[in-house]
Amino acid sequence: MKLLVTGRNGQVARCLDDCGRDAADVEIVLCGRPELDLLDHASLERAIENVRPDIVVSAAAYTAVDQAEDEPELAHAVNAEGPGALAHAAAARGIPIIHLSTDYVFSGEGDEPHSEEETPDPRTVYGRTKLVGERLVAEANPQHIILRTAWVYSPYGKNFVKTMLKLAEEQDEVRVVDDQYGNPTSAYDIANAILTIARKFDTERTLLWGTYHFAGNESMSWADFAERIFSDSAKSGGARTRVIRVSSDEFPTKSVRPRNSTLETEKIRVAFDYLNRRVVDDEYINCAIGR
Ligand SMILES: NC(=O)C1=CN([C@@H]2O[C@H](COP(=O)(O)OP(=O)(O)OC[C@H]3O[C@@H](n4cnc5c(N)ncnc54)[C@H](OP(=O)(O)O)[C@@H]3O)[C@@H](O)[C@H]2O)C=CC1
Ligand SMILES: Cc1cn([C@H]2C[C@H](O)[C@@H](COP(=O)(O)OP(=O)(O)O[C@H]3O[C@@H](C)C(=O)[C@@H](O)[C@H]3O)O2)c(=O)[nH]c1=O
Ligand SMILES: [Mg+2]
Repeated sequence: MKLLVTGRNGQVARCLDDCGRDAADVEIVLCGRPELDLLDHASLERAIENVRPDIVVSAAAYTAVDQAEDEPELAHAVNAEGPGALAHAAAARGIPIIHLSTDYVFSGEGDEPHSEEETPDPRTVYGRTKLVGERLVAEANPQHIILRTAWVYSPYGKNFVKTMLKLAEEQDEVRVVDDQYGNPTSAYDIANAILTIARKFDTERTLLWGTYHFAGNESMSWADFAERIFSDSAKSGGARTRVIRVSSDEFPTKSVRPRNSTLETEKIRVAFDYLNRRVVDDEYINCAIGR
């Protein structure tokens, strides 16, 4: 089966590409700028027409959370209008779409893990534009899976693991927020979840369409995650530094992140009999470090 994936350099896109190379039954076609630009809806049509995939994976997005506060129109065009048009182009050809979304669609209030039943209430430009994107994708294409994930890390692109390791090389200590909780998720686990969903569609020609949460199997604070990163890094002779735990108030950012970002992931386990995901083990961390 052939999957068209949007974005050429994204974390999830590149991990899917790696997984596809190892799988004889899967062909991954990454489509990115300039040929495929979410701001140019005709380019989305062309990409689908040229590739003729069995499934479209909508992984490209405007992911600079703080910067989005200053560029709400651009974030909306990339995260909402673009995926909506992509879903429409796929639907016109009877092709399903797997669209990636985020824990940041939730406000972060309350202490319970967020289930798919919960009404989202995003408080950031990034989160709001991603939520509109979910809606536009769902409205444009009945054959949709909205896959919400969180705190993605990988050997590719920008992510918290890489940021922490860079800071460890430069600083004797790093201040990290200890009051925002979520599930660090390897982009390889996401890639494998997407392939599981795609394979099920390939055999059954239908799926239980809708919204699913998929994330790493442990909830922790960013400070906890930083500690894990440094301890794994140190085990393989890499950089480590002291973590100073601070509150969100002590680490002000342009975009205020949810306090509780933990995702409940039972629905995908039941529907797809799949929940093979991990937190931050040596293998993934070392992989992200590049060792
Ligand atoms: N990163 C995270 O922690 C999380 C991500 N998600 C969601 O998962 C998905 C994948 O995230 P991730 O792999 O980390 O994303 P990345 O930030 O690693 O990559 C985003 C990709 O989007 C591409 N892109 C940006 N603007 C456009 C555009 N106008 N047209 C075409 N492509 C564009 C970028 O292209 P280029 O390489 O050319 O810049 C890049 O390849 C996204 O939908 C994201 O919202 C959900 C939860 C957490
Ligand atoms: C760099 C740094 C960040 N932080 C805090 C800021 C923030 O609250 C938290 C994470 O910061 P980051 O900027 O790395 O992560 P952020 O961009 O908020 O990550 C988010 O990206 C989008 C795309 C998503 O969809 C989310 O799931 C989530 O992964 O850590 C520190 O406390 N100390 C530091 O030195
Ligand atoms: Mg292959």
